[in-house]
Amino acid sequence: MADAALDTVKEATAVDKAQVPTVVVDDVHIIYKVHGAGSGKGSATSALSRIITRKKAPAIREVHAVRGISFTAYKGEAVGLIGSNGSGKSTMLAAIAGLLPTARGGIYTQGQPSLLGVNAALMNDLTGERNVVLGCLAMGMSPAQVRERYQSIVDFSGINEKGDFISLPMRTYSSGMGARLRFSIAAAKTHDVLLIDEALATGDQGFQKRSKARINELRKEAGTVFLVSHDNNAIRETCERTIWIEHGELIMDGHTDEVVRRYEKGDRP
Ligand SMILES: Nc1ncnc2c1ncn2[C@@H]1O[C@H](COP(=O)(O)OP(=O)(O)OP(=O)(O)O)[C@@H](O)[C@H]1O
Repeated sequence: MADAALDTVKEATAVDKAQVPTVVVDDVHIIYKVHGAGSGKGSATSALSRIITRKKAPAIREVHAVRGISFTAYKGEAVGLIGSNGSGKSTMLAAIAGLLPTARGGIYTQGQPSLLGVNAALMNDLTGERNVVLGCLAMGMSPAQVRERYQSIVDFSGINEKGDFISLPMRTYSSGMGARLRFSIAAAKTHDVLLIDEALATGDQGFQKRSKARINELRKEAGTVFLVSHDNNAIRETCERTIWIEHGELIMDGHTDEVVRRYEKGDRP
């Protein structure tokens, strides 16, 4: 762990010994590199034609999505991430999950972070049933644990409320049904750090209520929960702490009520 990050951990521990840091984000910068952005030509044929004609490759453009963000999250916390479209919330979450490299700075996590996005990988051609089994095995459950939890996952998802949909391929599900199943699979396991990207917004009211309750349970059971959402009420009900990001920079980090109130008013500190 880098010295600066270790100092942050020590400082945090000194402030309150009961608080265990689970995620330390230390002056993080994330830059996407977009190839072929100059000409709009990025195909294999255009690459071949460039080799033959010895023309230069089109420019690479950079998008500086996260610009020097730092914070520490603790065990048992649910942290909301808010900000306007394109402000860098999903990028920040993917970086905490270890899916994106940092251009500068570092991210240190205790335990394994799991990213639960609406695009979390399940297989569309397989039935819901097969996806539950594969998803649970992929999260490290034993076959016996999968058998034991299978029914509660299906019940939680509510997929079978209107008929036997769990035995149909996932491609036949509505986007909300798919998102519900993804959430239900991921929420069946206790996570060290659970990262949720807009997953709550996709279900109907009944499911949203159940998922909020489950997030609260997950918080109590173990680690830290991060929630990215444009639904400020979901953030208010689920998170006691909120981080406001704009243009890749941290605008405010504090009590949810105060941060969301100022975000709604556009009242930047
Ligand atoms: N794969 C990518 N390649 C290049 N640029 C990207 C990529 N993904 C995101 N970006 C850019 O990074 C910036 C931050 O995007 P990000 O998706 O993190 O924002 P967000 O706050 O989650 O937005 P939203 O609320 O709309 O979901 C935007 O300018 C976006 O265009």
